[in-house]
Parts: sequence; C-alpha cells; structure tokens
Amino acid sequence: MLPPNTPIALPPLRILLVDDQEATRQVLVAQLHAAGHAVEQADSAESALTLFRQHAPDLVLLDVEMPGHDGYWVASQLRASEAGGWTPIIFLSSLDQDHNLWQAIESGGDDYLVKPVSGTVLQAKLRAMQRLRRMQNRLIELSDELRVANEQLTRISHEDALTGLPNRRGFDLRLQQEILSAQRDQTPLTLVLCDIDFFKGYNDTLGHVEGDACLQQLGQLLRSLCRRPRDYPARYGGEEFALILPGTPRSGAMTFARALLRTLELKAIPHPCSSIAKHLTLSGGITTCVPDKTSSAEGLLRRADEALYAAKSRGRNCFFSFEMQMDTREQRGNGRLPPASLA
Ligand SMILES: Nc1nc2c(ncn2[C@@H]2O[C@H](COP(=O)(O)OP(=O)(O)OP(=O)(O)O)[C@@H](O)[C@H]2O)c(=O)[nH]1
Repeated sequence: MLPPNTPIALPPLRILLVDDQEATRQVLVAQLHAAGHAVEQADSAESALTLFRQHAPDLVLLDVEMPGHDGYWVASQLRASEAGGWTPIIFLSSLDQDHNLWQAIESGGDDYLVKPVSGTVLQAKLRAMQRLRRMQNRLIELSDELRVANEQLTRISHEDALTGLPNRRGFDLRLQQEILSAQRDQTPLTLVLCDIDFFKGYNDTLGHVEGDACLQQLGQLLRSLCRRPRDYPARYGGEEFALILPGTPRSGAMTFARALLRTLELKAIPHPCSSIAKHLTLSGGITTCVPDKTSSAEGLLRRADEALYAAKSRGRNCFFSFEMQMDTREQRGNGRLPPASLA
C-alpha cells in the first residue's frame, strides 16, 4: 500500500499545444517537458488541424484567441474529424467571462483554464487527464479482448467438435451465401448430402468410440477431397455429411462423387457388419442447379435428401442425381474409370 501522498505513476501524455504566442508556448512547453510529457506545437488553427491528424495526440491544450480561425472553431473541427473517438481538449485563455467558458465547452472542449495558469493547477489537470487516458486505454484493451473472444465464439459455434468440420449452423450460413452468389453470377451450384451405410451396425459392433474415430477419419477424407478453395465440406448431423460445391455442374458433381467412392474403396476402412461391402461405404444425394429467384436452401436440401433416399433404395454405396437421372454406378457403366482423386 502506498503512503497517502505518494503520486501514482501515470504514463506521460503526447500533447498538442496550440497558441499563436511563442512566449506563452515556451513557458508551457517548459512546464510540460518538466512533467515528462511530449509536446507538439501549433501556432495557428490550420497547423493545429494538420498536427492533430499527423500525431493523434492524447490531449490538446488550446488557446482561444488566434488570428484567423479561433480556438472554438479548432475544437469543433477536431470533434467533427474524430469519428467515434474523443481526444480531451483543455482551453487555455485569458478571457475569463462565463460565456467564454460556455462557448468553449459547447464547441467540444472538456475544461477551461484562465491564463496565466499556475503550474500546480496545470499539473493537477494533466494528472486527471492521464488517469482518464489510462482508463480509456484499458477500455480499448477490454473491447479488443471482447472482440477476439466473440470471434472465437462464432468460430466454435460454427464448428463440429468431433470432426473439426463446419457444423450445421456454419453449413446453413454458407449455403445461403453460395446460393446468392451463384444466382448473381449465374453459375451452377452443387449440393451433396451423404450418409454412411449401416453405421448403426458399425457402432453396435465396434462401439461408439470407434464410431467417433470413423466419423473423424471420414471428415478428414472429405476435407482432403475438397481441393477448390470454395468447396465446403460440413458435418450435417450424426453420420450425415454435406458438401457445397460452387461452380460445379452436374457432370462435375458426378465425377466428384465417383472420386469420393473410389477414395473410400482405396482407404478400405473395415466395416464388420455392412451387408454390401467389407469396407465403409457412403450413399449420397446430389442436386445441381443454376439458382434463380425461386431457389432456396430448403428446396436444395429437400432435393438432395430425396436423391440420397433414392441412392439408399438403389442398394447404397452410390450417389444419385435426379438431374442426371442416374447414379454413380450407371455412370461407371459408361466405360469411364473413376479417378482416384480430383487433383
Ligand atoms: N459414434 C457415433 N455414432 C453416431 C454419431 N451420430 C450418429 N451416430 C450413429 O449413426 C447411426 C445411424 O444409424 P441409422 O440412421 O439407423 O442408419 P444406418 O445404420 O447408417 O443405415 P443406413 O443409413 O440405412 O445405411 C446411429 O446408430 C447413430 O447412433 C456420432 O457422433 N458418433
């Protein structure tokens, strides 16, 4: 605990001193320097505005009577130039009428001292300003911390904790944005919904910990297949994943799905109780459109979900598209081999 009269150490101020009288400035500068403050000097209204812009001082000491524009004008200009900010202004004037003080405060000043100002009064006022400055800095720090915390919160709230992929919330937001963007550019937009086949059996046989690890592995695989910067894989919920593929036409979407199935085949994640393969497989629904004003996220999701249902009914381990009127196996039947990746 400090003894009662020990002055608290406060950070020095960067002060803009505005006065047309050089002799007055010299006296004040000596006092301010003695107290450890840094001073910029302006001898006119115009140079005050210029130095204020250049140096963004912590405090302005402002004379009232100057040739040309007076101190009141300077104060109102400074206030107008500070969007959302507030640099303290103390008027120093030999005018001692009440209406002078009133006008000074009305023009944007925070305090008014009548010249000649005693050294003690000036130092006391500056210490009060230093305290305010310290508080202001703390508020800026706190609001920065709050902004960072908010950003983290937004990121976390849009992320699936298990796979690290965007979650349903993040996905819904992105889908809205991509629909608007594709609508504006009149480019095709593909939405893919995929679902692990017989995942209940996987969980029931290997347990939920293994089930979770499998979902993580699939999340990584989907991420690695999304090579284009705006491709967006997400965990839609449970064992369902969704992919937004902007600028991807129907044929491209089919190629992507075939590559995905092929990669899964090569990875061969063992699935002990699938009735269609020894390894983990996916079924998927694809929908592709060039969105118009009637297109909606709900409409696209409904269509992709119906296509997913169709893929399940067609025996699983395939992706179906109503727009192509075929699934990935039928396309394979065209004689083209599926690529292992989409490099
Ligand atoms: N381990 C784990 N399992 C999950 C998670 N979310 C959903 N599941 C499981 O995923 C399984 C989904 O089962 P169903 O909806 O019956 O579908 P399915 O067994 O994959 O059958 P089909 O989709 O018809 O091929 C359920 O057993 C859920 O418990 C998760 O976060 N972790």
